[in-house]
Amino acid sequence: MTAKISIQNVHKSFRINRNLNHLNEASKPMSALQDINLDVNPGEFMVIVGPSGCGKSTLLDLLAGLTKPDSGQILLDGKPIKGPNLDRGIVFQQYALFPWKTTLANVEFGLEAKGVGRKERRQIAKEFIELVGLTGFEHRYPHELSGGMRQRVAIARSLAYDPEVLLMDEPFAALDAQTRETLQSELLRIWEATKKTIIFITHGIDEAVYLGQRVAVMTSRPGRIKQVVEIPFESRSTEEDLRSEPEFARLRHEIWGLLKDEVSRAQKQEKSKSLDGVPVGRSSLKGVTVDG
Ligand SMILES: Nc1ncnc2c1ncn2[C@@H]1O[C@H](COP(=O)(O)OP(=O)(O)OP(=O)(O)O)[C@@H](O)[C@H]1O
Repeated sequence: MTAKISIQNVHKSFRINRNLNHLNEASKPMSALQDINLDVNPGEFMVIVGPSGCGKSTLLDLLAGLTKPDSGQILLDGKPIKGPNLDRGIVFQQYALFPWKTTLANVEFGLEAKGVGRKERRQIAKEFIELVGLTGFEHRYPHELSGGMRQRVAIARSLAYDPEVLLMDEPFAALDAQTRETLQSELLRIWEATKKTIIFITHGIDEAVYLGQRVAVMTSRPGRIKQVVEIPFESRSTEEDLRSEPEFARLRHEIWGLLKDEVSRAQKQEKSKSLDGVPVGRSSLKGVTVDG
């Protein structure tokens, strides 16, 4: 089978200015991702989990085409990713909705960019609003919606223009626990209905085991793929709660076993970075979360 996404020998580093004793040393490269290799199958739900600062968002930016690897390449359907494109939909942690547009207009946005005519646009947008359970809220503005509803709009907007792959960067991290669990099962239902390939980034081990068909565990910085764990649940949208099954606990334990040393190493790195006067950048001290 040809991979939908093939990440091949990807390296990425950043230049950082070390500011010691008020003297600017020459900027030094800091390796963020090292030799990343990962194939994602068509229609697969792949989760990437790793400690804070290990390069998860850097990897997602590369997949989105927002940045380029220093070496290696990422292929989508066998062709190198050269920049952002509507063949990839992205859902971020923060709701990237236009505050001045209604639900309908937000969902129509990507379709407009794709050149879909007005009538068809409206019809497709309504279908996806229904798919994410927001019928009746078409004319509301983002500030009139809850956090969970806004993420539903973001998901509908990304899916409406029919991307090949949906990239999700901690999309439920800012939501309360109950809303998060509801949206996790809704996402599985949507995934089964649309058969999209999904790459989902998270800190949460429970979220990873619940959502992923496979979970790629990353090391602390420089981020590498430590191991890819198969999650062999047959039906993921079952009404029974997977989380209470013994197999769920076993997998959660297995992933935590792979992650715990990486988390403590990442925390030490963060500490020495701030002592060195090096800005911590986008990452923070938040670790990996195990719910419950
Ligand atoms: N534009 C940038 N310039 C310099 N350093 C960067 C830049 N983006 C990321 N980094 C650094 O690269 C490393 C990886 O960052 P990244 O945000 O990808 O990690 P992460 O795993 O997504 O972290 P978190 O889980 O905390 O969001 C971090 O050390 C970060 O400080």
